[in-house]
Amino acid sequence: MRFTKMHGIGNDYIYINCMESTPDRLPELAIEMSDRHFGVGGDGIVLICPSEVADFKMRMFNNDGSEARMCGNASRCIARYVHDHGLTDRKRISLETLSGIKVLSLNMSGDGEVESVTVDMGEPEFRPELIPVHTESGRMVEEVVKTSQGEIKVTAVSMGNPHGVIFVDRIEDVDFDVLGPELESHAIWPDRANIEFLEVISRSEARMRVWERGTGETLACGTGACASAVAAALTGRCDRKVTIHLRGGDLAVEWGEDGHVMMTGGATEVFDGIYYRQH
Ligand SMILES: N[C@H](CCC[C@H](N)C(=O)O)C(=O)O
Repeated sequence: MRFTKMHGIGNDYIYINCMESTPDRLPELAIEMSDRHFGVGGDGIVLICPSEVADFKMRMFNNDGSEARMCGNASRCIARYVHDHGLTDRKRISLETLSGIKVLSLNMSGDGEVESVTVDMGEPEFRPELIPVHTESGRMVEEVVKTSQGEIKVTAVSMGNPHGVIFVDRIEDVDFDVLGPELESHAIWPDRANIEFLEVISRSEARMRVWERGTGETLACGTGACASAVAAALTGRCDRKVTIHLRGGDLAVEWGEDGHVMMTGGATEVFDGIYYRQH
């Protein structure tokens, strides 16, 4: 099975061109291929499929085999892939996802190379029943959640997938390896959640460390950066246009006056290969 290894600022997935056919048993394939010793190695797999309602369709599986409704970094990588592999000559590409159609814009350099990709991530969702999150209030903004490390204030946002944003003074002081998995599977989340710890630097800058649902720590999370930027603006900590510094690089996020969140960042193709399925 041919595959292409790509990353969006360090959030590395295995991309499979499914324009002609799609493998079976996808959760098992995601687990097997993502293994960094017995497989290719990655945070998960991403399928590039035909669509009847958009230019292409994305399906994305975390490395625990769970399928996600949206993936920001993978959306940028798909835009680069379909351009560089000649699947389209468009510079604005529509992508069908489980959380609706997203519009990807290729930002080209002078010599015709893809320099970065801007994704219109759509509007954030705060209604608890649609995130989903269990809370008595109409919105979960800095609500106290009980954990083994004491009471933590969580802001819940969906960018097509669920996120819990926690504002911290210093990321270094967070007991990340305990709080990450504990909050990912906390009882407040019917479908688990991606957990972001955000250290605000200024009104236009913040640092983020992320524990992803179904994967654990990743070097970057596109939907998480958007959820964090929205939470920071919503709570008055940042302006609506911010740079998010992640362990794998930076993302530029703008929550526009039209309500749409625009995310811009890199997308890198690392290698192509042939995978011999183990099971
Ligand atoms: N773990 C996420 C999917 C990947 C999201 C992240 N890698 C991104 O770039 O948005 C979830 O289960 O909702």
